Amino acid sequence: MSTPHNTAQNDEIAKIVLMPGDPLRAKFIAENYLDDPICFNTVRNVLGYTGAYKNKRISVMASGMGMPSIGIYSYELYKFYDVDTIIRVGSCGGYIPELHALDVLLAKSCWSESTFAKVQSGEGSDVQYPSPSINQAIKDTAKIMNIDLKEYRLHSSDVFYHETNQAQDIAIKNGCAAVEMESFALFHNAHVLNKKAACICTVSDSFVHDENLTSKQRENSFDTMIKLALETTLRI
Ligand SMILES: O=P(O)(O)O[C@H]1O[C@H](CO)[C@@H](O)[C@H]1O
Ligand SMILES: O=c1cc[nH]c(=O)[nH]1
Repeated sequence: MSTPHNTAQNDEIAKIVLMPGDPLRAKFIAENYLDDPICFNTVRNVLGYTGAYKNKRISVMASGMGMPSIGIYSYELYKFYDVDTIIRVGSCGGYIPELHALDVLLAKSCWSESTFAKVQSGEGSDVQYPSPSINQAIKDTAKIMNIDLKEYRLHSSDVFYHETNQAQDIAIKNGCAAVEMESFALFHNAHVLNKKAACICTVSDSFVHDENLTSKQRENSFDTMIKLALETTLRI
């Protein structure tokens, strides 16, 4: 089978998919961490690969940026390719002073002003949650690996560039420590399709400190998060 956005055949995608926003981060993960990666999708340059990590079959596919984009790719993976679990491996901007570049965060929930959930299913909640069993596996794995994994609520925003601080202030009032643009839609799709999802993010920049990773660093410097996600797949 194929979809308008994915040319993979059914058996070409593993049950667990790591999903960065950046297609070149997907390529980097496949080429540097998986054995025998095979590219299953190049449509729109949203690259997807399947290979093996320590003999476990794993796929990695980009989501593109924003909720409409991850909404499409995650829905197709769950619904048409029978994927069980998607772990987003993203970047995020730190709102709070405790967060610094390259810190690794686990989303314990995400808040959004987005209408994605309401429009997709009629469900109006502005907070979406990851799968508890996947979060627990990520936390257990981080402990074994001695990774200082920070757990926070994320802001999933529809907007990257703002004219005012209003959206950031509202997100902070709603308990968000950092901002990214996809986990709300991913968690919602997993929920309505009875599948599993989690989101790990590496801090790429700060709204408080003068810290800002380059595009290349956002592509290839997230080793701790990638290894954490891959080691977690061995436990689920
Ligand atoms: O680095 P990725 O995973 O794309 O994540 C973040 O980076 C993009 C914005 O630069 C958005 O997709 C945001 O969620
Ligand atoms: O500031 C940032 C950094 C990464 N992703 C975002 O959405 N915002």
